[in-house]
Amino acid sequence: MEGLIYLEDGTVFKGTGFGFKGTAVGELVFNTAMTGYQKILTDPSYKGQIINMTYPLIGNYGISSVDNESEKVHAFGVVVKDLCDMPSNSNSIMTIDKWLRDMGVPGVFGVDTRQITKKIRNKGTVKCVISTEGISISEAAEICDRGQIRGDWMKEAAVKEKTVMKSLSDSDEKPLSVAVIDFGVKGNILTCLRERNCELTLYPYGTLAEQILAGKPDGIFLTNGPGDPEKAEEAIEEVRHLINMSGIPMFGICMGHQVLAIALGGKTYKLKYGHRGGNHGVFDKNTKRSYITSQNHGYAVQYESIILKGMEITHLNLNDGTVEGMEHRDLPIFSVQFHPEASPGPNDTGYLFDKFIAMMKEDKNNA
Ligand SMILES: NC(=O)CC[C@H](N)C(=O)O
Repeated sequence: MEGLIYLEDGTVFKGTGFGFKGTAVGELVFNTAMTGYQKILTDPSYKGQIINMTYPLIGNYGISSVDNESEKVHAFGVVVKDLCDMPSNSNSIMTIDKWLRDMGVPGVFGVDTRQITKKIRNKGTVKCVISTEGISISEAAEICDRGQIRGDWMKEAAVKEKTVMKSLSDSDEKPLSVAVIDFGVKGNILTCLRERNCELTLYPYGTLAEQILAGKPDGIFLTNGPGDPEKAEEAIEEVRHLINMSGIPMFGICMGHQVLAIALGGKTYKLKYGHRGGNHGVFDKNTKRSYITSQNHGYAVQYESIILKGMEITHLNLNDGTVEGMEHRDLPIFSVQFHPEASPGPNDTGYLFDKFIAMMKEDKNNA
């Protein structure tokens, strides 16, 4: 199959198509993780995006039945340098080519992914067309022109119905009950909470604060998710009510962190090309330690906008100084921009889930 990448500024990359025979429009971003392509492609936060992988060999350990972050591939396309069609891994059940064909997602290999990355670094993320069905450059230009980059994907990525998930712990203690405000959660976030003896209730996008509090949760968790946090207006409103009404512990990751910031009166902005990969250095001001973190975000919380709203900045990105975490000075509320659940990436910041558990226990004891 022919493989075509067309950028909105007219730049064309020709390679070979794999996966699904089709055409998609999305925002072209790059991910620097050296492993974890299956987890990345099934992370719902990539909905609407075409991922250019900087690691040059993709597909070499195949696709397994245990490495999914959700049930489907959310990215709209994937661009790789060398594609491996003969995976070596005892867990592998199929090649990435077959998987993407089944999942309806086009891929292109054999293009200069370094050049694409440099382009994004210089110009910022761009609108792009990926095609494996032999369309012409002028057709691609037209499709690109017509294509819309949406910001409200979180409304579609969240669960459609209230969903309860049992604790996975064999502890004798009664599980903590956590209300999960869903924006398109990664599976391993849920596992990290369930393994720490939490019973979860996932709520669809826009569920009213009253309904969530009627379930008498011990804590509220705000998930990751795709799109522009400012487009999550309904959820921001309900989170604002939850902060004012409940006083119970809250923890947010990525989109959850951004929504929390806006609900508190802060602002977010779009980064030039975002942070996506498995080795982003973050400084924790509380522990005075640096951690290597897994990241996937295109927006960030504006520093000045949030310190005036009762929040303390707890984490900073070591590459560009952007806000990576915050904590309320008086209320049991904290959040991080990076991914303590890893998947893929280092597990070094898993202690943040323990912190949330400790907060909920303390709050319960004081009640
Ligand atoms: N992983 C996420 O939750 C990403 C949040 C948001 N969509 C962003 O790109 O910044």
